[in-house]
Amino acid sequence: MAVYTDVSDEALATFLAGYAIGELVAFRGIAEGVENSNFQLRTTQGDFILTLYEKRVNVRELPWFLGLMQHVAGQGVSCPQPVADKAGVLLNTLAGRPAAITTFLPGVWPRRIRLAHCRPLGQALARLHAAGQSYAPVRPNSLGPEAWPPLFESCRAGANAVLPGLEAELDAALARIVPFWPGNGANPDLPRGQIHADLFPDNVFFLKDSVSGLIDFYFACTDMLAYDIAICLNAWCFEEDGSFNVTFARHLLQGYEDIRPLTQPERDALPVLARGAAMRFLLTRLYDWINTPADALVTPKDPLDYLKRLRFHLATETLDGYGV
Ligand SMILES: Nc1ncnc2c1ncn2[C@@H]1O[C@H](COP(=O)(O)OP(=O)(O)O)[C@@H](O)[C@H]1O
Ligand SMILES: N[C@@H](CCOP(=O)(O)O)C(=O)O
Repeated sequence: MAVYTDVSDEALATFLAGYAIGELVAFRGIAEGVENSNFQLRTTQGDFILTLYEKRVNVRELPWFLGLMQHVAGQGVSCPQPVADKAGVLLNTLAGRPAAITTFLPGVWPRRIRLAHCRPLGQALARLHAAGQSYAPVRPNSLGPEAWPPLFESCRAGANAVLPGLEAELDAALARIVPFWPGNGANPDLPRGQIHADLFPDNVFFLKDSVSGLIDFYFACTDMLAYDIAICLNAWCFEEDGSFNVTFARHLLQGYEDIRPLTQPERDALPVLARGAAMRFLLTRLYDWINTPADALVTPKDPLDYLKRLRFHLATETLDGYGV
């Protein structure tokens, strides 16, 4: 359950007095999510989301995230909109945490991914990339390839207890990914822009089979656009048994290319980008798996789901394997 910080009735009332969003009607913690504490807020003016930003979000970067959400919404992307208080301020403090109110998005995220989701997902991702092109502020990816070795070092000692041999397997995998990363050494860089960087199914809302909105921009950053596709290939195109669904991948890529055709260097880089994306989520999950106390309210996600994906990508050398 992702409510790390309790909010008392008194603190909430004082906080909401600063906003012109009507009278409070209902307030409840949202069980879903991993990173931040989220609450659904109903007032006489409608539904809102209250977010208290927790450990992985750097408060100095919040204006960048909120600014990106405002910017892409202005370009037609459906995403939560930060709501300003009576003084015009987007970010305040509640229960000792940085806090913001955003608009509530209709729709539900798909608990079971179907083929019909994949092309609209690809289109929504490409539209987000197009909308982000005119957002000038830069946020480097703090979970990019230079962050992986130190992140691994911070959990190396616990790796073999999660799976015997995992430590050596990850060392070998990093050596097969980082030197081949686009932009490293002589490898050509790829088109860059603002990417979501966590566009998992729980961050994409659908109404019927149409995307109704994208949420959770707090890993967004300025990076290679094709890396966002690689993240989606990992998050959307694997079956529960760990097998890769190449038809899902083909539809996702077709959807993306309906809006923005990939360059040949981007296509060629998909295998290494997919390996890197699997590594990134494997490492943050491994860190959380090892460091989350047994009595914590949140259930850490299984890092080994991403080891299966990583193994698939390391064994897949050709674009055929990705439906390209
Ligand atoms: N703007 C929104 N509109 C509607 N529901 C939302 C909105 N933002 C968050 N939620 C709900 O809160 C849940 C957790 O949000 P999320 O941003 O993914 O949290 P976290 O950053 O902690 O992972 C979502 O799955 C959704 O149910
Ligand atoms: N998508 C990440 C975890 C981040 O959770 P989110 O609820 O913020 O999407 C993962 O699956 O490891």
